[in-house]
Order: sequence, then structure tokens, then C-alpha cells
Amino acid sequence: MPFLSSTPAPGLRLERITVTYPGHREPVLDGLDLDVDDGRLLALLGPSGCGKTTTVQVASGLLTPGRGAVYLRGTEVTRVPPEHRGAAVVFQQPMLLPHRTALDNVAFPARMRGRSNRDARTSALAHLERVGLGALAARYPRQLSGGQAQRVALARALAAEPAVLLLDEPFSALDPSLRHTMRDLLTTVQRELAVTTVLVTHDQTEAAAVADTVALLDRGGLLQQAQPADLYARPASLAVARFLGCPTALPGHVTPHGRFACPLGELDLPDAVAHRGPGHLVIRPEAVQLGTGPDTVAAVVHSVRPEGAFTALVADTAAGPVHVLLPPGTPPAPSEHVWLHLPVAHRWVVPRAG
Ligand SMILES: Nc1ncnc2c1ncn2[C@@H]1O[C@H](COP(=O)(O)OP(=O)(O)OP(=O)(O)O)[C@@H](O)[C@H]1O
Repeated sequence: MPFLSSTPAPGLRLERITVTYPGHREPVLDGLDLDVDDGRLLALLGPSGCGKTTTVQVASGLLTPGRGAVYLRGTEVTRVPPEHRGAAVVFQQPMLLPHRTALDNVAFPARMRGRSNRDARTSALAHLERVGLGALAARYPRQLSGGQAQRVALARALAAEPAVLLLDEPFSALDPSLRHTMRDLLTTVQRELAVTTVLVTHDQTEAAAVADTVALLDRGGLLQQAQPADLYARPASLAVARFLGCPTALPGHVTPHGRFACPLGELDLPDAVAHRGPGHLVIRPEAVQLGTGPDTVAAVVHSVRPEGAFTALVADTAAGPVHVLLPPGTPPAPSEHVWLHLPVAHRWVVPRAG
């Protein structure tokens, strides 16, 4: 579809992308639509095998979709080969050229584009400095740690001055503290350069920490795309809520007056709930507290399990089990009668599936 001149084109647009691998009956991506605003970072999140890497491969040109179109800044590139497309990819492994220094690895894309050795190296050094590795420019890949090598790979991708930067689980091989450092580095660099970026991750905390928007994929389709806080507070479906760590789902229905009718009675809902009719009331475990007073429901503790400094508790109510994440303290015991405070602002209703 052509873009109207008055509408800024997204940095990356995937339109009705369908991919079926040879030997597979079902498509891996089935009419996937995805937009990434120009200069923004989108995290692509979803269970293993849902098609995240396939999506990145379609965006980069490493894979041509059976159907659908890819646009970079409004220009269709569906059949443009990867080397002419303006997409740079960073994979889980840095894949550096072993016999070239960090500097020459980063200079490589510019050399390939015909820039002089001197120019390419000057720009490469600037990009190495951007990722904090200026001092290690003369090292060979074998002399770098995993995190440093991955930073060189990021610098090399940026040095290509791509229209879109595609990061396929670039931090998943690194230890947790290094992942945090790399995340911070990515956020800083991405914002500085305002390069349109897609980050594939399994890790919802990582997605929420770095992304302007999060797209949640499942079974070849987009479940929801939203800003991280919205995705947590207003999941579009039970599948999204569950994937994001919200197992509580009490069946009932939303009355015409916007209250949730269920075996616990008629519960108040926030005004933002526009859904009417059958649905599930969802509420995040960390939003539920123990205590009497308004907006509480009676429950019996079913199970108690330590979760780091917190306690994960499941309590049965007349409408079904409610999951609670309790802060440090003395938790109630199984079979104990408790009151659960379900703050109205944290209640949400997803339509009943099927
Ligand atoms: N080249 C291929 N040939 C056949 N099937 C493939 C190929 N690449 C991927 N698949 C299958 O397509 C599905 C989606 O794979 P993909 O790697 O895109 O998922 P993913 O979401 O990135 O998974 P993960 O999070 O585990 O990396 C999987 O079932 C996978 O086995």
C-alpha cells in the first residue's frame, strides 16, 4: 500500500507476511502485520518457536516471504537482497572475522560500501568509542570477552548506518549482570542515533526495560503491540495476560453498567474497561495485597511458595484461584482464611476466548 505524503512512514513495516517453511503444512508467519515507528525500538517477544527469528530474517532480506511486503521508511524492499537493503543484524553470537582486529571488523561494512580505508577506520573508531571499546580497537576477537565481542558486533552493525537495526537475542549468551549493562548501552546508543530497531527477546523484563513498544507474537500472528506499561495493565486477551505473568483469570461478565458480575458478586471496574459481556477478570499478582477493608474478597490459601525475597501465594475465592506475590514478611499458611485486596485500578477484563 502506498504511503500518503502527510503520514510519516514507519521505519519498518511488515505487511501481511506469510512464511511457510519447506516440509511444513502450517505457515510459521500467517499474515503478520508489524510497524516500527521511525527511530524507535520495538521488542519482539513471544514463546519459543513462535516465529521471532523468522520475522527478523524477513525484515533483513535473508528470507523472502511467500506473501506480503516489507517496507523500510516507506520504500518497498521485499525482494531487495540483504546487502542492498540497509538492514543490519546482530545475532546471539557476535560472528566477528577472526583474523581482523576489532577496528577492522567494525570498518568492514564501510569498506564493502567502497569507502576509503582511512575513512572507514575513522568512523569505525568512533563507533567503537560509542560502545565503550575505543581502547580495545587493536585486539583480535580471540582477545575479547563475550560481552566485548558482542559490543564490537553492535558497533559493526551501527557503522553500516542501517535504516533498521535488527537484534536477534543479542544478549542471551551473556551472564545476567552483563545483560543489564548491555541493555543500558543499547538503550543509550539507540536513543542517541535514533535508529529504527527491532530487538528479539524471550525476556519480558528486558523487553519492558528497553522498548518503546512491545509486540507479542504467538503462532505466527501478532497478539498485541503496545507500550510496555499498557501491555501489562491492559492485555488484549487471556493469552497476552498469561504470557506476561498474570495467571489470575476469574470468569464472569461485564454488566451494561460496567461492573464485573461473578460468584463473588458485582465488582467495581475502572472506567477504562470498555468491554461488555462475558470475560475474565485479570489482575497482576504483585497488585494484590492481603488485608481487610473495601475492595476485598474472602479467600482460602491454597499454596505458598518462596520466590526469592517474595512469596508466591495462590488463594481460592468463590470465583476461582487468585495469584498473589507478597513482599517479604510472614506469609499465611495453607488452608488459612484471608482477605484479598484487589485494587479497582488494577482490575482488567479480557474478552472470553472462543
Ligand atoms: N529453516 C527452517 N526450516 C524449517 N523450519 C524452520 C526453519 N527455521 C525455523 N523453523 C521452524 O519455524 C518455527 C519458528 O522458528 P523461529 O526460529 O522463527 O522461532 P523463534 O520464535 O525465533 O524461536 P526461539 O525463540 O526458540 O528462537 C519453529 O517451529 C522452527 O522449528
